[in-house]
Amino acid sequence: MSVVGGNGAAWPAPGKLNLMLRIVGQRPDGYHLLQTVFQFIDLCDWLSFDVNDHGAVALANPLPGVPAEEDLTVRAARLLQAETGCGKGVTISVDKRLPMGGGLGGGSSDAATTLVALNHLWGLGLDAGRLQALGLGLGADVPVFVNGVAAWAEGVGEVLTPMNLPEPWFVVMAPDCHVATGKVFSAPNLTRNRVPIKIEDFPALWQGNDCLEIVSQMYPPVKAALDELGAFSEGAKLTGTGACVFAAFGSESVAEEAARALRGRWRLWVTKGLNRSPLLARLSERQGLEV
Ligand SMILES: C[C@](O)(CO)[C@H](O)COP(=O)(O)OP(=O)(O)OC[C@H]1O[C@@H](n2ccc(N)nc2=O)[C@H](O)[C@@H]1O
Ligand SMILES: Nc1ncnc2c1ncn2[C@@H]1O[C@H](COP(=O)(O)OP(=O)(O)OP(=O)(O)O)[C@@H](O)[C@H]1O
Repeated sequence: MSVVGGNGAAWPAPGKLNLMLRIVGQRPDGYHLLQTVFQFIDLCDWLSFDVNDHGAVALANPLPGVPAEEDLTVRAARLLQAETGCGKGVTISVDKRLPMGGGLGGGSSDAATTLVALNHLWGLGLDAGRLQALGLGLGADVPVFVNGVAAWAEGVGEVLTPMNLPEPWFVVMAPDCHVATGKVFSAPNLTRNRVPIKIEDFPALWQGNDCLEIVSQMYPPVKAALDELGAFSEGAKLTGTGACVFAAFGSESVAEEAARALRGRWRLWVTKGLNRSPLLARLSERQGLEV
C-alpha cells in the first residue's frame, strides 16, 4: 500500500558544512568533544518512501559498497519500528547527490530525513526531541539534521544552540579521496585540548578546523584542493574531517566565476548556505496537505 506522500514527491536530505571545528576534549569511550558550527547547504540527497502494511524494510536502490543492513536509512527505519512497535514497513529509494565520506554528512542526513518522514508517514507522533535522541544513536551528526536549524554544537555535536548566520554562496570541492573519520580522530598528533570558546567568539576569534592539518598531511588531494580554492577566496576550509573543502562568496555570480576556473579539474558544486533545512519545509508542506 502507498500512503499520501509514499510514492509522491521526494523528501530532501541536505548536506552540512562545519564552518569551524574545535576539539576541546575526549570522552572515556574515545569520542571527541567538539565545538562546531553547522550550516546546511541546498545540495541534497532526495529520498522517497513507499510505505507498506507488512513491516518489511527494504531499499529500492542499495548504495554501491554499503550492505543494506548497514545503510543508515534502513537502520533509522528499523530503529523507529523497535522503539514504537510500529508494524508498518517501507521501501526507501535514495537519489544520492552528496559525495559519500566527504564530510557533508550525507549518511547522517539521510538517516535524519528517514526518521522525520517515517514519523509522519507511519503516524507515530514522536516529538522532535525524541527523534533527535534516537538519531544520536545512529551518528553524532544526525540530531542537527533532525532539528533542521543552523547551530552551534557541543558535546559530540548533539548539544545544539540555534544560530542565525549569513547565508553565503559556497563553492564546495570534493577531492578524489575518501577520508576515514575514525582514522583522523585516532591520529596521535591531533590537537585534542583546545580551550572552549563561546558562541559569540565565532567567527571573530576562531573559524579554523582542528582536523585540517592532519587531514592535509594524510591526504595530499585535500591539501591541493585547499590551495587551489584558497587562490579564489580569503580562506578555503575543510568540512568535518573532509574530504570536501569549501569557500564562501558574496554572490552566486562570484562563486560561479571561481567554479568556472576550477571545474574540469575538480568535482565541485556551487551551493547556497541555509539556516533552515529544506526538510522542515517539506514536513510542514506534507502536514498541511493532510489536515
Ligand atoms: C567530524 C564530524 O563530521 C563533525 O560534524 C562528525 O562529528 C563526524 O560524525 P560521523 O561521521 O557521524 O562520525 P561517526 O561515524 O559517528 O564516527 C566515526 C569514528 O570517528 C571517531 N569520532 C567521531 C566523532 C567524534 N566526535 N569523535 C570521534 O572520535 C570515532 O572513532 C568514531 O568511531
Ligand atoms: N545512506 C547512506 N549514505 C551515505 N553513506 C552511508 C549511508 N548509509 C551508510 N553509509 C556509510 O557511512 C559512511 C559515511 O558516509 P557519509 O557520506 O555520511 O560521510 P561523511 O559525509 O564524511 O559524514 P560526516 O560528515 O558525518 O563525517 C559511508 O562511507 C557508508 O559506508
